[in-house]
Amino acid sequence: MSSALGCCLLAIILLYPLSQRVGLVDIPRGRKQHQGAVPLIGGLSVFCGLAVALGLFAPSELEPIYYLLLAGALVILGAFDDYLDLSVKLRLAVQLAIGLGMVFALDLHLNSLGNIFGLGEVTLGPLGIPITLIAVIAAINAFNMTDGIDGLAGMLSLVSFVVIAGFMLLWGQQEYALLPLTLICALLPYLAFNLQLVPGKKIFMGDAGSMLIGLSVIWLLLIGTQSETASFRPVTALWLIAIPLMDMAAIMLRRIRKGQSPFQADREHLHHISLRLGLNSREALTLIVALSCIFACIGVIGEYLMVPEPVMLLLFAAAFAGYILLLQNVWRIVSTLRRRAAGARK
Ligand SMILES: CC(=O)N[C@H]1[C@@H](OP(=O)(O)OP(=O)(O)OC/C=C(\C)CC/C=C(\C)CC/C=C(/C)CC/C=C(\C)CC/C=C(/C)CC/C=C(/C)CC/C=C(/C)CC/C=C(\C)CC/C=C(\C)CC/C=C(\C)CCC=C(C)C)O[C@H](CO)[C@@H](O)[C@@H]1O
Ligand SMILES: O=c1ccn([C@@H]2O[C@H](COP(=O)(O)O)[C@@H](O)[C@H]2O)c(=O)[nH]1
Repeated sequence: MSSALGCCLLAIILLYPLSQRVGLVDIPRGRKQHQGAVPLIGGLSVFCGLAVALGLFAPSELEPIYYLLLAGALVILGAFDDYLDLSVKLRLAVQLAIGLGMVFALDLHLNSLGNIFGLGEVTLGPLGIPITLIAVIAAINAFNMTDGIDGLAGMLSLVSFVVIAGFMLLWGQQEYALLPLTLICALLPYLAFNLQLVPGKKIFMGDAGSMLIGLSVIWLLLIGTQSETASFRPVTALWLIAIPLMDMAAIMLRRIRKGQSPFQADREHLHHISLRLGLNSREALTLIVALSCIFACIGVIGEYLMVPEPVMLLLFAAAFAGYILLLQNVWRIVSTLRRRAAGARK
């Protein structure tokens, strides 16, 4: 694991000057409202850390080669997208091919949703394959959409990886825990630069990085819930990625309702709304990561206390409905609160 951290750090140091020379930088324009040209090397560096650590040290039963090949293909796609802005169709086609690779090369797919409706175990049969492909594409893009303010995609995935590692270590999947632990170690140097704990050398993960973490999260959720030795229940997976999942589903619904394409980029995600509410980037990061920790804790408590799966699903659906209502009425709520605060001051 220390090799993941060391190699990611080394890759950042080596790629930083190179990225500026070849123009792999994010230049502010339109909805990109950061300062200066920022190197898009976070994803490439995290992948270097993973490749060295898993390639050299992962036991063969973890089949690291398949993960590294599929994740590597996605990182290459992301790097080209960061450089050239690829079409949505091409991106979705490659993501679909990667999902097919997971299903057919590794037999890693959704088969059981657990006793999610309280009527016995729901098995998906042949439907499991298309649903897995949708879940893979959903997870990859959900994390991609969170990458809009410093630290957010990195911290949200860190929350998921920490909880998944905990489940695996505590509940019978110790041999798999190396994967989330390595991801955590590879993310730390990236976060230090992204959050400017290393002054003057800010980097972004780019689409290469955000898609890599989306793929890694769904990979681990499938291992954690669908293997013979599963360490947590499928419904708990929803709580571990609640914020990216809800933000993506809610924004797609809002775009469709407004008659727009659900794939059209904008500045209406939770982090953008938080900024418009007057929070600065760090405050928005803290608020959203805190929310994500609360959702993850609900998942952990539900798992620990073995709260029945239909209850956990209903609670998740209620949280999602609450999230949509809150976002729909956020300006009304804020202006009422501001009016009351002004009235109280008079
Ligand atoms: C476009 C955009 O927004 N851009 C952003 C972005 O800009 P950037 O520049 O980076 O990117 P681009 O603009 O260039 O655009 C890139 C985009 C594209 C290439 C295309 C865009 C693609 C999408 C929008 C993807 C969407 C495609 C889909 C196929 C997703 C649709 C599906 C869903 C929303 C539903 C979810 C699907 C599931 C199958 C559910 C489970 C999913 C998982 C991932 C769970 C994982 C695994 C398990 C083991 C769990 C098992 C599952 C269960 C137990 C649950 C079973 C479910 C049920 C029984 C049903 C009941 C469910 C409920 C009650 C809950 C339902 C609630 C929810 C789903 C929430 O970034 C910029 C910066 O931010 C930004 O500006 C820009 O706008
Ligand atoms: O760590 C980060 C990551 C991203 N941003 C800002 O968000 C946009 C996202 O760009 P996409 O091309 O839509 O992915 C990026 O240009 C930055 O302006 C950030 O500030 N910090």
